[in-house]
Amino acid sequence: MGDGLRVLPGGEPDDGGDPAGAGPAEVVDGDDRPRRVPPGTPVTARAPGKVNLALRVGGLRPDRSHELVTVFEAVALHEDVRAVPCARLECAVAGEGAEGLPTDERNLAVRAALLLAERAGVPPRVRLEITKQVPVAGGMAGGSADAAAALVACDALWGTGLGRDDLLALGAELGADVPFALVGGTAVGTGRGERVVPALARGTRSWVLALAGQGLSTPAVFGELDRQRAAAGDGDPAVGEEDVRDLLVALAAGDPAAVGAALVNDLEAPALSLAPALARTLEVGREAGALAALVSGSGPTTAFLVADREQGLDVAVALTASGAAADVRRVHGPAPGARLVDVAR
Ligand SMILES: C[C@@](CO)(OP(=O)(O)O)[C@H](O)COP(=O)(O)OP(=O)(O)OC[C@H]1O[C@@H](n2ccc(N)nc2=O)[C@H](O)[C@@H]1O
Ligand SMILES: Nc1ncnc2c1ncn2[C@@H]1O[C@H](COP(=O)(O)OP(=O)(O)O)[C@@H](O)[C@H]1O
Repeated sequence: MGDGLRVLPGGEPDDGGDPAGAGPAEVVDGDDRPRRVPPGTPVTARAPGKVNLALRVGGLRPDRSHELVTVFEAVALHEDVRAVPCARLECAVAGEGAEGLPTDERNLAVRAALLLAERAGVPPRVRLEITKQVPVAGGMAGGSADAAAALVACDALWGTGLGRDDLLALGAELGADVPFALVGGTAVGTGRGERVVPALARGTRSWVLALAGQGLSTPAVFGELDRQRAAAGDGDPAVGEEDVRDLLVALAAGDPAAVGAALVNDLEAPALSLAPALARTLEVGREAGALAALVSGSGPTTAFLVADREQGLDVAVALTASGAAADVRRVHGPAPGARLVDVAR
């Protein structure tokens, strides 16, 4: 966690919310004492990026997305969205990959604010200031984290009185990964990935993330999986929670080696097909001693599970020195879902 920052408990599941227009958000000040922030006060919400510890992809659904079962882990690489009163809707983006990002309705945080305003029946008056740490189009759901943080921040700013379940439903409309960015932790996702249930996971895990120079398109990676399956003559597999059972057992036991052995990603082969250099990145990290390695979601970020700080340093140095990664981050998981934070200014 960064300097001068306090975590505020706005993100507890199912807080119910107050009646519309009467809902000060509860936050904690620098002495960890609860404090109520009335609507109209500038607020900052923070949401995590994620790694899929398991991602099993089934067939196409009528809505053209894929049925899947996944185990998400939120990691401490986060997005901050500050919501400031404004006469209209404005958006500014800074940080990792900010240059290429739209600040109009194509931005997921803007879409989240517009959707929340429409459903809550309030005018969409806010300036959203996004600070990114999660790589854009990296398979770590940074855009989804921005959407989740915008929902939480605007909900507090406008005092909409919507409850946690309402925000989760809005999140599912915005994208398959948005509900998980609200929930955080370690959780099982089913359906399109939008139905999220927390998993029993003991301990914390250390990750080295290898960032790629360029992003990968999520629809293109799913499309390549379909192409590969069709070429192999494979039908679409049925997927269910039994496909991630070994991983859930390992997480419940808090056994890093068993967790490493159970990591799996059906999007890894199509991601490697579209970005072949990632095969070497995985190899370099494995050779440097990582317990396990996989492509994060649709890629191209690769994630290396490491036993401790020393192993993490070895893997990070090997990835950087070999040129197999454009950049590296060392993070831990699980991290909390979208919540208000008090940034000292
Ligand atoms: C693959 C995953 C793994 O967690 O995330 P990323 O690795 O990209 O972050 C997710 O399934 C992505 O979630 P998200 O990026 O929110 O997806 P959406 O915005 O809802 O959909 C973007 C596109 O991804 C494809 N898609 C997404 C979810 C799903 N269950 N099946 C799909 O086929 C569709 O082509 C869809 O048009
Ligand atoms: N706030 C945002 N942050 C990142 N990407 C965004 C955002 N809003 C819209 N997008 C678009 O969504 C696409 C992928 O989003 P992102 O969540 O970064 O990657 P991924 O889906 O691989 O996890 C990007 O190509 C980008 O143009």
